[in-house]
Amino acid sequence: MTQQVPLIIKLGGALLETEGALTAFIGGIQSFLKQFPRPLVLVHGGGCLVDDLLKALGKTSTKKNGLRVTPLDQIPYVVGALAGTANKQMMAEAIAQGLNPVGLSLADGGLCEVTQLDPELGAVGDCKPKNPALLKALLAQNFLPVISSIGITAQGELMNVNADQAAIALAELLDADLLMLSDVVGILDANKQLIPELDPAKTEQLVADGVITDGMAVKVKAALQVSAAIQKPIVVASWRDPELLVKLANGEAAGTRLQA
Ligand SMILES: Nc1ncnc2c1ncn2[C@@H]1O[C@H](COP(=O)(O)OP(=O)(O)O)[C@@H](O)[C@H]1O
Ligand SMILES: CC(=O)N[C@@H](CCC(=O)OP(=O)(O)O)C(=O)O
Repeated sequence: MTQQVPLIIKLGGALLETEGALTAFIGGIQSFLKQFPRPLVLVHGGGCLVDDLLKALGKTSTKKNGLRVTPLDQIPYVVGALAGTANKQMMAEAIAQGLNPVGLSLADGGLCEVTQLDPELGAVGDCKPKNPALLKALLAQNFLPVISSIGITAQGELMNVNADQAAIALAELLDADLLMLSDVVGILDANKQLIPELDPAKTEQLVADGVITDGMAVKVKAALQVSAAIQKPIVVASWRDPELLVKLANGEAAGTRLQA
């Protein structure tokens, strides 16, 4: 029997703070899986939850090239917001809609090797694929893995990994298809119009021109990196449309297709 290629969906954290969006999106997953059953993994961010928590604690937070500078005294709160609140809110909605989720981090079962990216960023991790055994076992049993972007180094240090970078490591780990969903319809040009397709040269130009910035610059770089590694196009689209998964499975165009 041939194994079906898993689908990894990366969900930006704003989904969790947008009224009704998570319920609608998990509903969309249900109808997608009914029509197109296949192994599915959710990887989620939660940057906005981190922002809210740090602000409530009276702490400031900055980003460098789209990555959050994470001082050692802030990593416990980042872990709480991402591996705790965000992960368990996703789990709760999946359970409420009858799915069978398993909440994980990048460290569980040695899924990813995480090392400190740059001492200037503090507890921010670089993430590489390591051991797919746990995910393969869960998918074979029809569980729905829901993975936060918290990692742990070989020395036992907690690390904050950008969730797009976590998603590409997991896509490489499973040789999976990857869909990156954010709060925008896809990558927009200087006139705020959707760009249907992007290659590395055009992407580099848009970043250099300041049209693709912040978190989206991190996302496109990650998407092109994994597209080159697994030789597949990566779609960047919006979680606002619960029908998106069915539309894409039916061959309809949506979002931006990045191909290395
Ligand atoms: N060219 C662009 N097209 C679309 N969004 C862009 C672009 N440049 C910057 N952005 C910003 O990137 C954001 C998405 O990145 P990010 O906030 O990191 O998403 P997520 O949390 O979903 O991973 C958008 O909300 C938008 O503000
Ligand atoms: C190092 C780094 O930047 N980590 C991110 C992790 C969460 C994330 O990526 O969330 P979104 O996908 O919702 O943006 C952060 O702390 O915001």
